[in-house]
Amino acid sequence: MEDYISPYNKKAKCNFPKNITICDTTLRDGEQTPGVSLNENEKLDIAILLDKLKIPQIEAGFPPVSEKEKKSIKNIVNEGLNSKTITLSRAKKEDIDASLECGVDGTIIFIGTSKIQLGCKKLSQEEVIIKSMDIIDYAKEHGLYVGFSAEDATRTDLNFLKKIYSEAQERKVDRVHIADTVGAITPQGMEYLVKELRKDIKIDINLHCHNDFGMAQQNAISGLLAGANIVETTINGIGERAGNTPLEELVMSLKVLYEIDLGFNTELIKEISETVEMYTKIEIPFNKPIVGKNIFKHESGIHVDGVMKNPFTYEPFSPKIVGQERNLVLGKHSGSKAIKSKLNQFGIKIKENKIPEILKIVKETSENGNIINDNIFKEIVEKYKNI
Ligand SMILES: CC(=O)SCCNC(=O)CCNC(=O)[C@H](O)C(C)(C)COP(=O)(O)OP(=O)(O)OC[C@H]1O[C@@H](n2cnc3c(N)ncnc32)[C@H](O)[C@@H]1OP(=O)(O)O
Ligand SMILES: O=C(O)CCC(=O)C(=O)O
Repeated sequence: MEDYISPYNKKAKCNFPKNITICDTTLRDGEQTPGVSLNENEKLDIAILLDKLKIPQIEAGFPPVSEKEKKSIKNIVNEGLNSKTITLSRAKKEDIDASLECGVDGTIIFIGTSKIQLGCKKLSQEEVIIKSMDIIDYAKEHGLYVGFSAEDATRTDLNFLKKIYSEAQERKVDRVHIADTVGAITPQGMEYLVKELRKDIKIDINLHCHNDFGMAQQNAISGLLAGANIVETTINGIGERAGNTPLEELVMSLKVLYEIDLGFNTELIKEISETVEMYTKIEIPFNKPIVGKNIFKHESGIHVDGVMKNPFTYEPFSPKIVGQERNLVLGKHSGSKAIKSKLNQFGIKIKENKIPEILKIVKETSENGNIINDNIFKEIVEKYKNI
């Protein structure tokens, strides 16, 4: 792997924690994408694929949403997956009861802690502490794995944040969440915040990063380097507004760029990405890192020539690793090697001196706004076959 990535990565000191893990929230925050509503079967299919991928924790849903939501969560629990199942809960006993009814392993209790959230909910800092600690105790007494999420943590007063997380730690929560609810922190801000919190917080720290400024993945990596050890992700990065840290981008950046292999079956990534695309009807952008249709597609002649000689000239890792395939296409930017390769692919014999003419037609066809698929290419070369 290391020949294909920059040697300078290793020169930079990267002290990741040893126990990094992923909790995938495609079925909860991902489903909160406006317009998305996954049915029971769809949720189960996605959960099964996440399990096959070996994702350790699946946030299966938010039980108070509806009876159908509860049923979907129960179905996932009943499937007996290896992945642990968790839910989201408000600081309300009825939400904990709903999670218990679903039979999940754990729940994340969230409550707004920033000034803007407190003002909107008309709660003081003390009231928020009392309310959340009561519910944490209740959930723990009932045997749940419990996470405590300070919603809007990244815009919350640091002393208050330390106080509420410390209280939660004393109540024996299993982890605290730094929720960057509106994607308002920078990677440097995240580093500072995690380091500050690590002075007091010794349990797992989970990062829930939103992508409003395209920083979700960087913020997650920065938080891990500063001492957090769990990241919440979604397939294709779906979720509220600009979405969450994309599972595929984080896992592959850790695996390829930082050489931290979390042991996932990454060759299933493309399949799960397409499944989520199909069920949510949220189309994957063609240039979406890792899973986009263009990620291993090459048209430019110099690139096609290079890739045919050695794929790593223009690819940082092999498409197979994520279940993708390499695709060489023809167009305005093609060169003669691409034409020859296509002719070889179809077993068509053409005289060498005709290649420049064919290339010229390919370029003109593309410049006239046409996609050159295999059939159009075969039509173009037809008349040269017997010359
Ligand atoms: C940052 C996040 O992603 S948080 C998760 C967001 N996800 C969702 O909202 C999931 C979909 N939501 C729903 O189906 C509905 O909103 C429900 C079923 C959860 C609640 O519906 P309703 O009871 O009708 O309440 P509604 O949505 O109108 O308002 C939210 C209520 O929850 C309260 N609330 C919000 N967060 C919390 C919390 N962490 N703990 C306790 N109460 C909370 C609000 O103050 C408000 O209460 P109010 O009615 O006393 O003013
Ligand atoms: O931290 C979490 O897992 C829940 C909070 C959340 O979804 C958010 O603040 O965006």
